[in-house]
Amino acid sequence: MGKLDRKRIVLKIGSNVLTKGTDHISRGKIEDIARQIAALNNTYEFIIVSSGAIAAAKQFVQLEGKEVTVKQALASIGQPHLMRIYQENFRELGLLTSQCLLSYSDFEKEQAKTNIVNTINVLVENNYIPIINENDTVATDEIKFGDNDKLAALTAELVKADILLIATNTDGIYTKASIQNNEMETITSITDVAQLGQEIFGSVSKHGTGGMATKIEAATIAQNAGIDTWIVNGMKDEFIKNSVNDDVNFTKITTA
Ligand SMILES: Nc1ncnc2c1ncn2[C@@H]1O[C@H](COP(=O)(O)OP(=O)(O)O)[C@@H](O)[C@H]1O
Ligand SMILES: N[C@@H](CCC(=O)OP(=O)(O)O)C(=O)O
Repeated sequence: MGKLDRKRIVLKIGSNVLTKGTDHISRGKIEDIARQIAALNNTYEFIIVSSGAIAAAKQFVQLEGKEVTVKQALASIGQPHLMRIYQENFRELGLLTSQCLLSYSDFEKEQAKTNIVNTINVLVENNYIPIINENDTVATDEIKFGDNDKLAALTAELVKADILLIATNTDGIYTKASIQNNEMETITSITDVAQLGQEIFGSVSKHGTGGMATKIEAATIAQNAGIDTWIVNGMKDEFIKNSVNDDVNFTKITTA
């Protein structure tokens, strides 16, 4: 397969996956992601949407208070550390990385959208992997409501991705009944995204903010743009490779 035929994956990685549920960014997880991207590089091109700035900061500093402004300051402290960890681990495998900080309001302005897509395309053409996070200094949407799920979906739409792959800490979306019975059963494939809303059970995990609701919202945006969303367990090693090869249980939200 030639480079031009590669499928484009927007890969969203949340703080839970990046910390493997602990209090610090897991270099092992970032290495795992880098290894998989290096292995799949001929068939897929990757654009990453990564949370983890606040989690990275907490390794180095404790700031008083729980207000949004404190979280914004933490994100500002942690973002360069997060990018350093990505850069160090990806470089080891010959992968080049770059940083893009975006906010929702950017997706409402035609000129900004054109600038984003042009920049990302030049980066990808030159073998740089864009690593996107919300610009938490100017916007508080993700810190308050969300995980970067919706930002990832808007990015996937803008860059005409083939797949929006959301890495989380469950084997995709389970049926509500199976969670209640404690025998988790993954919904493997579904088109009716509205029906998924009824399967939400409980709220969020340790570092999470949006829970399954924001993932379903993201999948709706992606579906309307003709993009499949895969919700995959990023806590497990080789989760990208295994989902591409259909070797693990995960949820595929398909377009009609
Ligand atoms: N039907 C469901 N199937 C799986 N997880 C669900 C479901 N409903 C709610 N959840 C919750 O959503 C969480 C994942 O979202 P979140 O905590 O925001 O993590 P992330 O940081 O990966 O975005 C799960 O750990 C679980 O607590
Ligand atoms: N921009 C913030 C996002 C925080 C967030 O809640 O996202 P997530 O870890 O996806 O639930 C950060 O990088 O820490």
